[in-house]
Amino acid sequence: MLRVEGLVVALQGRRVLHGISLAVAPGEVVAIEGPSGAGKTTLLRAIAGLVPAEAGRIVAPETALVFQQHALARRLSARDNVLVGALGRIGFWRPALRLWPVAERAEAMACLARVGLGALAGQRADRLSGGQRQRAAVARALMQRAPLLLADEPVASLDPENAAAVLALLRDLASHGGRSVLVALHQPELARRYADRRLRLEEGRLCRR
Ligand SMILES: Nc1ncnc2c1ncn2[C@@H]1O[C@H](COP(=O)(O)OP(=O)(O)OP(=O)(O)O)[C@@H](O)[C@H]1O
Repeated sequence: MLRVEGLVVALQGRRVLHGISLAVAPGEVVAIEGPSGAGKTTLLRAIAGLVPAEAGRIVAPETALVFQQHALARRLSARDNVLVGALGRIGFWRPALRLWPVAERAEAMACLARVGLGALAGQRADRLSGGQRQRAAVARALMQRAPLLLADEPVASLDPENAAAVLALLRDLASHGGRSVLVALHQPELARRYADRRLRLEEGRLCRR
């Protein structure tokens, strides 16, 4: 369960979020819509602990982020990129020596299969298509085993078919994986189709729809 109460965030001395309150239950997909500059990215970053809050309270379980620019290591294979999601629990020295535990390797393959990339596990990230990269980023988030997934415009650069595939995947992770999903989306038709609830952010404030 994610709970945000009265969140205020300032960036370089200017308030960009003015008292945001929201909750996302396990199994639920909540979309945040709003014009460019409304504060969607800042809200997700604050929930992830990447931006400090000036006031308010955030109660969040362990969190995985799917970034706007999927942020994969270009020279690593899809599988190794997904394994990076496990670094938090297995530490850095074994991967540095390329000694990934067998169980983690198997889990990475399962995560890739879950996003439909099982056959491309050995492909370098910079040789994947945009849609495949975004799905690899979701697989890496899965590998983190976090109950909360935050996705910032995860389909902004994708064609309609790939966009639908990625959102269907996030939907499934909520419905069948019990995760809470909070996703910033520009396209209202996609939000209608894949989200349980839609919130609208304007100039750093949530508006009633
Ligand atoms: N690093 C920063 N320093 C100062 N101000 C910033 C910084 N990042 C963003 N802002 C400002 O904060 C406000 C919210 O930006 P944010 O990126 O959260 O909006 P957004 O809704 O995600 O926009 P978009 O849809 O274009 O991604 C904007 O006015 C922006 O100019």
